Amino acid sequence: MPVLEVSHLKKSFGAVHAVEDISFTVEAGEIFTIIGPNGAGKTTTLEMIEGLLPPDEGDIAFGAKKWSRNEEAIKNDIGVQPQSSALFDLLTVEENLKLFATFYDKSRPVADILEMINLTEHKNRHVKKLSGGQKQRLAIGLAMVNDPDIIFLDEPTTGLDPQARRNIWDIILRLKQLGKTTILTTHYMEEAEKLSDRVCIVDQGKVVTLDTPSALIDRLTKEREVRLSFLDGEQAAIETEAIAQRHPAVVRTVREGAALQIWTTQPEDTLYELFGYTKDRGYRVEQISIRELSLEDVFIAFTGKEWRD
Ligand SMILES: Nc1ncnc2c1ncn2[C@@H]1O[C@H](COP(=O)(O)OP(=O)(O)OP(=O)(O)O)[C@@H](O)[C@H]1O
Repeated sequence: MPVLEVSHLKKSFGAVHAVEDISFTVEAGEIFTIIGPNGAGKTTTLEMIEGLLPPDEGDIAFGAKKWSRNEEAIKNDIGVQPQSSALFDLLTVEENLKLFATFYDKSRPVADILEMINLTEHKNRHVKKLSGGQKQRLAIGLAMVNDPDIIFLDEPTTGLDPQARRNIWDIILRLKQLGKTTILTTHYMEEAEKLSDRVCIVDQGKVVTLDTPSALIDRLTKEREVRLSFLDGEQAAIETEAIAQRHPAVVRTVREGAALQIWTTQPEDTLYELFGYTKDRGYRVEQISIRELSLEDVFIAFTGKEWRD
């Protein structure tokens, strides 16, 4: 049984249809990521699932529990990362955690949470003295105080530098090791690709597609872009391009001077044949690269929109 089942959610704000029709299920222990362009309806969807916003239509079930009849039980099962602005600036890290723990019947030991969010050393520091990354780690810690099985993180790494983002990835992966389920939204493709078991692409209030990152990439195409450049100048590239074009797996080619780009569904096989030719002719290859498709390519293909970053 899924730990969360969302069926046909809808929410409008006046004339704005923020969420038109969103359905998905989340399995226990997975990292489930919702990505989509600005205004796609990600935050509105999360807020309805978290019980902060009533849906106009649709159902939300945590296992057998629905918000309408199990509000207290659901609140104990889930953890919601507060906005950084909800942290108490004049309290220390530890005091914030202890205060939030008083809101719940059960709690995870504060020392344990400090360790998980790597703030043990800074537990006596006031929130206003923390860096952006430390504040975000504390916000994630606050989502853990009731030791929930399901944790919601809405853009936990936005605005952080690469190292601070990686520190947050470590926490998310540790939560997974503990068997927790994480529902994440992010602006960063790389993050969705690295962390997620499944990715749900949302656009204009609807689910565009949902699958594992690798299945999404595979489903789109098996093509890879191979780049070659030659030390022996343009003639080597012209001849090699002609050979490549005869290969059945090659979809198209582009040549600029001594540099050649080849799109092929069988990169190894194509390169093997081309290297046979260049070796026979004594042409020296200066650089070779094979570019994998990324989740960003998938996003653009499915939504027709450029990624904002
Ligand atoms: N309280 C509100 N009142 C009016 N309109 C709202 C409200 N909340 C959201 N909206 C609108 O609903 C749409 C979806 O917003 P939402 O914040 O859910 O998108 P998002 O995918 O989270 O975007 P972002 O990536 O920019 O955070 C947007 O057009 C937004 O302006």
